[in-house]
Amino acid sequence: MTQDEMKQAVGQAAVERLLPHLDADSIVGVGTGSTANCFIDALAKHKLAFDGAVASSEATAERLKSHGITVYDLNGAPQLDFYVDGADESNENLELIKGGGAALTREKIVAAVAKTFICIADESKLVPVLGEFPLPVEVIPMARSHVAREIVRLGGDPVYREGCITDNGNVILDVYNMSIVNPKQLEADLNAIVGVVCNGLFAARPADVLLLGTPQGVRTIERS
Ligand SMILES: O=C(CO)[C@H](O)[C@H](O)COP(=O)(O)O
Repeated sequence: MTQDEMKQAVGQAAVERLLPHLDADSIVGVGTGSTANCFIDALAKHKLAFDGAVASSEATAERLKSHGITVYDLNGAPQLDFYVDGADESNENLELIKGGGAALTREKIVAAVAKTFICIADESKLVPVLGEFPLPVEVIPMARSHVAREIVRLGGDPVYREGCITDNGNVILDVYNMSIVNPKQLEADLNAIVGVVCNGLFAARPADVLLLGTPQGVRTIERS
C-alpha cells in the first residue's frame, strides 16, 4: 500500500466511525492537509447524512464547499461532536505535532471545542518521541525576532518559514532540535512567550483516537 492509499484508507475509516453517530443536525469539525482532504472526499459521499461542517482553514472550507457541504462559522455551531484531522507526528499517548500546513491555531481551536478528536495518519507519523518534525509556532509578525530569541533560550533552533502567512495574518517559526520529553510543559512554556499565538503541540488537548494507516490495514489506537 502506498502512503496515499494509507491516507485514503484512514479517511474512509474515519467516515465509517462517524456515520452511525451523525444525524440531520450534526456539524462535523474538519482539519487541514492531504489526509484531511481524503476524509473530506470520503465524507462528501454521505453529505445528506449530516448538516454541515466547521473548517479549520480557508483551504478546507473551499474543499468542503466544492463538494456542496455547508460550512459554518464555529461561533454559530451549537455543538461539535467530532473533529477529524491529520498530524505531522503522534506519540503513543496521542499527543501530536501539527501545523505543517500552517493551520495549527484554527485546528487547535476546533479540536478544543469538539467532544471527540479523531486523528488520521499514515504509519510514518507515529513516533516514540515527538520532535523530529520541526515544531511550528504561529507568531504575531512584529514579535518574530523576540519570540525566536526566547525559543533559543528554551533550547530550540527557530527557522522563519519564508513566504508563509497564516489564515490569521501571522507568520510561522519552525523549531528544530527541541527535545520534547514533556510535551504538555513545552506547550505551556511556548504559549507563555509574548507574541506567540499558538504552537503546534497538541498535548493539553491530545487526540482521543488515532486511526493509523499501515500496509496491513487501519490500526486503531484509543487514548487510555
Ligand atoms: O497540521 C496540519 C496542517 O496544519 C496537518 O494536519 C498536518 O500537516 C498533516 O498534513 P498531511 O495530512 O498533509 O500529512
